[in-house]
Amino acid sequence: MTVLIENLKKDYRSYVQDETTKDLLSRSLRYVKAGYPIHFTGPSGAGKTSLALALAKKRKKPIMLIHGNHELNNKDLIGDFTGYSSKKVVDHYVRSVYKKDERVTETWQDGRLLEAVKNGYTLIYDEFTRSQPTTNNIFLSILEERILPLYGTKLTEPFVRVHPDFAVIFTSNPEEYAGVYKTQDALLDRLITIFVDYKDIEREAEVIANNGNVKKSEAKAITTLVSDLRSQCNENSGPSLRASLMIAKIAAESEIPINGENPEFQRLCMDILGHQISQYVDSIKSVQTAEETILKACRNMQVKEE
Ligand SMILES: Nc1ncnc2c1ncn2[C@@H]1O[C@H](COP(=O)(O)OP(=O)(O)OP(=O)(O)O)[C@@H](O)[C@H]1O
Repeated sequence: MTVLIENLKKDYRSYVQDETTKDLLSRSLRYVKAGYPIHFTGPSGAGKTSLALALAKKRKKPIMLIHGNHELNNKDLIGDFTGYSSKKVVDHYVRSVYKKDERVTETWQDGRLLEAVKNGYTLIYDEFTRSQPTTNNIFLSILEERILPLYGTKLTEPFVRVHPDFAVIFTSNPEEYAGVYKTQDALLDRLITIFVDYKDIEREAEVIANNGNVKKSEAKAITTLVSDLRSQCNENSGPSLRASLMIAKIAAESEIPINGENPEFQRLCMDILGHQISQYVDSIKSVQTAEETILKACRNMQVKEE
């Protein structure tokens, strides 16, 4: 019974807060409370979205999440007319009188941004640079004049005032990432941008030990292996904490020993890390070379009991 409870606790994907993360969270909360929008930028898998969610939770207001996308447009953000509703009353109460009253009205559905702005939610705009810069222009007046212009809609009001409790947290990947647009300077100028880098081995191991169902010593061995391979890739790329979590969770679930000499563990690492490493290997036989690199890293791996 105790084991079951322990497992349940470990299965729960809790947010791990070490000293650096706590400090970052409290600084960010201070800026948000002062009315400034925060922007977390950094490599994929560094923990920006999790950090944004943890920060949003601290505000204790409803959270609205929007994902940046090339096709996101004003209709998604502000809202749109979704159809018609009609009402017809035929009055034949007095035999000689026939009265017909018919009304057709358009039905309006608020977009996510409008809903968040009107009600004072905390908006997380995840990977906002994946949306076209023209779509993001709407944030200029929200952040500066505190109004949401309703342009492009047939609504009678020209704008909506931003609720005093409304706050927004942006996240993005660096500009050199595929599928990312360059952000307009005017928008960047309105944000407090904080770079979120990969955590060091110890901090990553803390997350893996908490959420990956493995012992601390095993977690550290996995994060050391992944970070060693990451250092052989380009700057700000390569396998992230996500890959370490995958290795830990699958190994725990499938009862594969965390041991660099074990063929099943080696295969697992090659499957999870192979493709990413192969992209940075300078060789024609890139997949084969990547697998050899991973095998070598596995053999060097040490699980040191603490
Ligand atoms: N402090 C933490 N505690 C627990 N899990 C974490 C923590 N930081 C990151 N993670 C986990 O690491 C993984 C990657 O984190 P996240 O999705 O926040 O990264 P990201 O920087 O937003 O990545 P991307 O740019 O690819 O969207 C997730 O599975 C997340 O749950």
